[in-house]
Amino acid sequence: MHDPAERPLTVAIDGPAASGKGTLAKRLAVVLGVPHLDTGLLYRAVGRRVLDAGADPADAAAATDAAVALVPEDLSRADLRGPVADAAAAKVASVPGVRAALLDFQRRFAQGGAVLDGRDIGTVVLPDAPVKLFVTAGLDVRAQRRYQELVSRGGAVPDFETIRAEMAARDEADRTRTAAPLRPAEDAAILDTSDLDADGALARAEAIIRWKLGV
Ligand SMILES: Nc1ncnc2c1ncn2[C@@H]1O[C@H](COP(=O)(O)OP(=O)(O)OP(=O)(O)O)[C@@H](O)[C@H]1O
Ligand SMILES: Nc1ccn([C@@H]2O[C@H](COP(=O)(O)O)[C@@H](O)[C@H]2O)c(=O)n1
Repeated sequence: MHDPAERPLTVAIDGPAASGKGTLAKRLAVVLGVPHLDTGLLYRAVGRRVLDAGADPADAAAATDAAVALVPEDLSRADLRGPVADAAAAKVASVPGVRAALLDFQRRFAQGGAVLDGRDIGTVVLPDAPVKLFVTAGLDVRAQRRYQELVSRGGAVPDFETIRAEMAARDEADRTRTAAPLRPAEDAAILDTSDLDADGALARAEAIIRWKLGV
């Protein structure tokens, strides 16, 4: 669909938790022949660093220090998923110093073309990206996906209602924070995956990209 040797393509993907943006971003990156960055991992790793230091992820100074000290190896930690990491990530993400510390890395990653997914990619990180997608789905659908994901991983799984409530709370915090709140960029295409499987979402995204690029 796109020849990366001709022109590196940058795709900005945002959306709420478990909307399928990460799955889509990973697959689109393969199709487009560009690298993928799951920017949520950055916030998760910062949250973990703060917890390791015995501090509160809502403590702006501790969170900013952790973001400044972040190293690539932090992104490979095995404990970046799950309810504790979810909550810590959302707390550090509301700290402006944390967001500022992570901005350069994300922009440099995207320089030669890339797919980035997160909450503020189209609005703040890559406002000039030629393709912006806002991936969404109903809360029940998203909570059900996350529940199934946790069950298939094995181990202790919170009940569906707990997952749904925690997801709703995290979405609300992400939408209402002052620093880079979750919202679609004005020029983003909205992709609702409630009734689409991963293949359907990829096909719809490819169609949007063709239309945006006029190819
Ligand atoms: N279109 C889809 N239909 C059904 N399930 C999907 C779809 N896309 C992704 N999934 C599944 O839903 C779960 C959440 O998807 P994914 O991790 O891509 O979401 P996300 O938006 O990146 O979430 P988060 O922001 O919490 O990391 C995964 O188990 C994934 O396999
Ligand atoms: N660009 C981003 C990406 C993530 N966040 C915050 O991190 C939390 C975890 O993100 P996941 O995508 O891994 O679920 C998320 O709830 C946000 O608080 C962000 O602010 N900006």
